Amino acid sequence: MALCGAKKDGRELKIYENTDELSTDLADYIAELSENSVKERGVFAIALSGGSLISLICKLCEAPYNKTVDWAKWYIFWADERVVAKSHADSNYKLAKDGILSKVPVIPSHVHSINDTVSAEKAAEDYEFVIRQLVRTRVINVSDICDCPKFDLILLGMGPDGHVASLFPGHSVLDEKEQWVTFITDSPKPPPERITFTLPVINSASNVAVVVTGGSKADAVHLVVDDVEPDHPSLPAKLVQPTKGNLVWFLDKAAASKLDGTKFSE
Ligand SMILES: O=C(O)[C@H](O)[C@@H](O)[C@H](O)[C@H](O)COP(=O)(O)O
Repeated sequence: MALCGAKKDGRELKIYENTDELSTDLADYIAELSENSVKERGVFAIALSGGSLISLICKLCEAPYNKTVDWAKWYIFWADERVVAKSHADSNYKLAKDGILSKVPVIPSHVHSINDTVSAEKAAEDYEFVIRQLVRTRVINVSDICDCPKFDLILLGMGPDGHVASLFPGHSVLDEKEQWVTFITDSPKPPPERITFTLPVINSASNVAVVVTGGSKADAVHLVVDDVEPDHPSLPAKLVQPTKGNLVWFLDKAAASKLDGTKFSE
């Protein structure tokens, strides 16, 4: 159970004693969104990130979720991907495949990983093309205020520098308004070449969850959530503000330790 479930500037904050409690609730949250989306639209379009997020959603492979989730209705995407071979240790696809996707009955053709045989620029272009086709057939819903895809859920991690997906502080791709998927070749976090959803796509989702654990992220969590130094160039995580969707931050106690006035009471 969350120690605290405060709402702040449109963000719901869920803070947990430890990562085990966080991942139990996170699995529940994802399973419930999947059920609602399958009921409403017949499918569930979810975008994953890399990093520690994957180990934090691994409970989905266990009972009851392995049996109760309607895995055949899942369509899986990546909010960002490192431009390396799918078999490479740095691949977010490989991370998710080894950690989850190979353990549950998802349909292989519903797993939309990037083209790993081309340049970062071409991989981003190809990925956007795939997403456009699936928006046309409404496997991915469409935003009612712009032409952006409306993913049922986008799961993000956050780095200690406040980056989300492969949107890094001060990078020009933060200003991208037209493209849905773009690329970078200068990621400060290795490997350097990546593709990433742009902010308009992230902010058009029905649900966005930012999952952050560990004391090394506590400063960034404080800067973003407590809205410190509003005139300071924005941290990417602060720019995650779904226009009409829901935003939930899942934090463990260590990541939440520098938040202003957080009372840890159940
Ligand atoms: O591919 C990536 O590198 C990511 O998608 C990235 O945005 C990640 O989610 C954060 O860097 C947090 O990673 P950790 O949770 O491992 O710190």
